[in-house]
Parts: sequence; structure tokens; C-alpha cells
Amino acid sequence: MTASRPVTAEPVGPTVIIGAGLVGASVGCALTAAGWLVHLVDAKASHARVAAELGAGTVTPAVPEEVRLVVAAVPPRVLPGVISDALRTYPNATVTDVGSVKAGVLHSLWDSEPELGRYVGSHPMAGSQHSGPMTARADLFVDRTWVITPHRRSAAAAVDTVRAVVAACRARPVIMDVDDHDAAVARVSHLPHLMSVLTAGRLNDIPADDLLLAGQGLRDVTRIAGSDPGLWEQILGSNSGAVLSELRQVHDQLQVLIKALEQPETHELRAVLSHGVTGTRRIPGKHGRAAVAYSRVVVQIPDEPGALGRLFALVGESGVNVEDIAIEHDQVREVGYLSLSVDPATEAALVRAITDRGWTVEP
Ligand SMILES: NC(=O)C1=CN([C@@H]2O[C@H](COP(=O)(O)OP(=O)(O)OC[C@H]3O[C@@H](n4cnc5c(N)ncnc54)[C@H](O)[C@@H]3O)[C@@H](O)[C@H]2O)C=CC1
Ligand SMILES: O=C(O)C(=O)Cc1ccc(O)cc1
Repeated sequence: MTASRPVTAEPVGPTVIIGAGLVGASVGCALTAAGWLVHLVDAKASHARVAAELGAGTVTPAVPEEVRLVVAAVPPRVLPGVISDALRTYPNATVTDVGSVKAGVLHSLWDSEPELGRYVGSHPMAGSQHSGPMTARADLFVDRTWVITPHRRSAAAAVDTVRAVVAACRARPVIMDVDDHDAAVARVSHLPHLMSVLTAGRLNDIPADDLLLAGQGLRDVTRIAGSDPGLWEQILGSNSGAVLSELRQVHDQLQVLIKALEQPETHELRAVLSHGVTGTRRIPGKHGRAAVAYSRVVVQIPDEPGALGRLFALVGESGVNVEDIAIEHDQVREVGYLSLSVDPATEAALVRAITDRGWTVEP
């Protein structure tokens, strides 16, 4: 795997985005904001229209010969057909896609596609549990990894064009082989998705009163389980080999965990929990840097208009840089908890600035 700096974010020429859903419309918004001319196409005309209204481009058809780039942002099952059609319809364009799984698409085009030199796959490692253009954001890819998967037949100019897209979306390019990519996403994306789904699935037959006890941990773990099952059936199905290998390893680990709980005197449970802590520390932090252990300052905020604004103004005045925020709502009391992640060296100053002005910081 190689990581490198963006080369250029300059528009490569008229661009067509096929599939104006969450990812396609977000790419459209980012490229349009960077000065690119983007034409939007979608099997559902209403999606293209909504995306255009949000600033993702225009629904006016492109002149095929003038198009220099096509981004296929459609569900995995239809990707090979859409890419093939695009290579024929736009004879002077580089074609990329944003699909979550890469090897199957390339293999299905390999023997039948004479113009494969103009196709270079890619995969932005950013998105959400939502679908459709309404949830698009121009800043979705900022500072996020965007994998580019060149192959033996891809033209260097086509790779450069995809690098320009990544740069214009202000993401961080990582070059990878399709098989290595698919093995990696099985562990960092597809397995976590399934663990989230299994946890969320356990909630279906729990009494409603018990759900009042749900805290931020449950919300963190289950957020991605809310994703479109139709899309994820396709993602997981097209990477089934690598995902099955992950699941079999988790299956073995579950046996260890069950035994550890059955035999507490062995202290094996402690070892399993510590192994998890080590794993969390390996997740890179912001901008691809090593993860930093931030301090969390949790502030009680009353459920009333303007409270958040007042608190944010105070935090701004304190001069302390906030790395991340999260809000948890108390289901019973009319308060919320704003968690501010900061450099441990600045924690005391922030706590002082907040408590001096009468706010309550959780111990
Ligand atoms: N959802 C996510 O967080 C991420 C998704 N991806 C990948 O991006 C691709 C798109 O996913 P989303 O934007 O989430 O889905 P989405 O459901 O929000 O958007 C897909 C769009 O494609 C359109 N479409 C479907 N078939 C079409 C066809 N044959 N021709 C033209 N338009 C067609 C749909 O009408 C829809 O507007 C998928 O391949 C997915 O694996 C990649 C990174 C993140
Ligand atoms: O919502 C999130 O946190 C995600 O991780 C979204 C996501 C979904 C599918 C991908 O192929 C890449 C990213």
C-alpha cells in the first residue's frame, strides 16, 4: 500500500456522475465547489434533480465526446454494466467508480472490455448510514482516506485523473491492489457493520422500558446498523470470501470469550478485554496520524433554546482546540450532555473556563 500527497485538484474537464445518491451527490457537491462542471445522471430523475438543487451539478445532459471523467456511484450489483456503458458512451473519458468492493467489478470487465485502460476503480472511505441525495455533504470526504485501485492495464493518465478527483474532494489518496483492498475493508468496514447489525438486532424483543437505559455506547455501536439493507446485501455479497474469513475468526473468538466468562478464575476475560483496548489504539486519528488519547470534558446542558450556542461561544473564548464533540440526551431529565474531546494538556483550562461561568462539568 502506498500513500501519497495529492497532485492537482484542477478540473480535468466536463464530468458526469452516474448515481446521484449519498456518495454521488456528495462527490458532485465537492467537485462543483472546487469549480468543476458536473452533469448528474440517475435512474431516478428525481434524485438527479434534488442533487442539482443541493449544488451537486446540473441535470443538463453532457456532450458525450467532451466528457473527461465519469464517476459511477451506483450500487455494487449494477456497477459493471454502468461502467461498461460509460466507457462506450463517453469515448474520451476516464471512468472511475466509488463502489465499496473492488475485485469483482474489475474481474467482470477484464475479458470483455477493450477500453479497460480508461477505467480505474476507487473507494472513498467515508459515508454514512443514510441513502439518497438529501443526505449528501460537500465536506464528506475532507481528510478521509480515498483508495485508488489501478490495475495492470490502466493508463497513467487515467490514474492521474482519479487522483485529481480525490484532491478536489480534499481526501487522502491511498493506492492499493483490488484484492488487498477487499481483504482490508472486510476487517475495517464489513465486519464492524455486521457486529453493529447483530447488536442492534438484539434490541427488537427487549421491553421498551429497558431501552430507556440506552446510553451513548449503544448508539455508537449500532449507528451503522441503520444503513440500507439492500445496499449492504450487495456490498457483503460481493466480498463474501473475505467477510466469511473474518466471521469465522470472530466465531472462534466468541468461543474463547464464552469460556472466559464460564471460568472467571482463569482471568482470561481480562485478557480478551485488554486485547480490545490494544485494537482501539491502532485506529489512526484525525488526518491519518496515530490515534491520540484525548481527554473528555462532559458538560451538562439544559434543554432550552440557545444553550448550546452560549456554551460554544464560551469554549471559543477559552482558546482551547476541540478535537471532537458528541451529544447525549438524558431520556428522563430535561438535560443533555455535551462531550468535548480535547488535548489532555488543555483540559484543566477548559474546565475552569466553563465552570467559572456557572456550567456544570461532570466529574
Ligand atoms: N453509503 C456509504 O456510506 C458508502 C457507499 N459507497 C458506495 O457508493 C455507491 C453508492 O452508494 P450510496 O450513494 O450510499 O447509495 P444511494 O442509494 O444513496 O445512491 C445510489 C444512487 O444510484 C442510483 N442508481 C441505481 N441504479 C442505477 C443505474 N443503473 N443507473 C443510474 N443510477 C442508478 C439510485 O437511484 C441512487 O440515487 C455504492 O456502490 C456503495 O458501495 C462508498 C462509500 C461509502
Ligand atoms: O458511516 C460510516 O461510518 C461508514 O463507514 C460509511 C461507509 C460505508 C460503506 C463504505 O464502503 C465506506 C464507508
